[in-house]
Amino acid sequence: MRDILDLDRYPLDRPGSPAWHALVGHCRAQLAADGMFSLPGLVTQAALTRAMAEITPLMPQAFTHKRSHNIYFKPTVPGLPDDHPALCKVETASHTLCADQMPQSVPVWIYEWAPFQVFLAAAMDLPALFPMLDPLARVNVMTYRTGERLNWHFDRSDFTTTILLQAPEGGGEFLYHTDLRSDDNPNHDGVARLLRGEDPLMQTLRLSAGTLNVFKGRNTPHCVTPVEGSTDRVITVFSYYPRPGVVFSPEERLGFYGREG
Ligand SMILES: O=C(O)CCC(=O)C(=O)O
Ligand SMILES: [Fe+2]
Repeated sequence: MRDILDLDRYPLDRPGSPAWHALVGHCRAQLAADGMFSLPGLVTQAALTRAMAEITPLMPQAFTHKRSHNIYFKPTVPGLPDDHPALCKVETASHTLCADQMPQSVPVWIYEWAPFQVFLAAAMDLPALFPMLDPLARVNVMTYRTGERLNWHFDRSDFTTTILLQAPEGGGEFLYHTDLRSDDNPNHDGVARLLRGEDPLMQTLRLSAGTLNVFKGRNTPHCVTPVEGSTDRVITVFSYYPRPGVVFSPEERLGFYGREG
């Protein structure tokens, strides 16, 4: 792992040590303040180069996903008229590789490395985190080509774990508004204002390649702006759960990946 992660800067391999506790404390403080933490340069340049060399030849097999959706990924929302601006449709386009298409690859090695899971659980203040059993959903690599983007959405999962593998020349920025809604207050008008591009509290994050980014996206709407230039934005997305053995249903796999297995 020492060749893949910068363990001198981020001592994930020394759980329980003072340096490890200090890092976990830093991440928890960031999460509490901003709903997010980032570890720039966690993945080494050599490992990023290797990851791209593994992934690039697989790209023709990726599932091209173009879709029109609203921020909720739901056709209707109770209590909201169908013509409410919070329900306005936005466009997303990307290309997804699944874990079963890259069983031996840098992203899957990091995903399965137990000290990474132990560190993430501690940062999230959870007793434990487990990798999914789902052969497709556990690790995804999403590629965005010029003009493509991930549009505004709320995540269904409590938190999302990403590592940027390749940064685009321009665009591809991560926009978010921390806790725009809460479990008690859906803040539909705030959502509508965000979608109109008039939210003064929206923040922008420009990730560099090799950065781990962990965020709580259930009540924090976020999106990725259109990629500019000829270098694709390539990001790996990891799914962990507080209980072991989680899998998607065949219908979910069909919806996300265009195949059931
Ligand atoms: O590509 C990103 O930076 C964000 C990914 C994301 O929001 C998601 O997978 O739900
Ligand atoms: Fe998301």
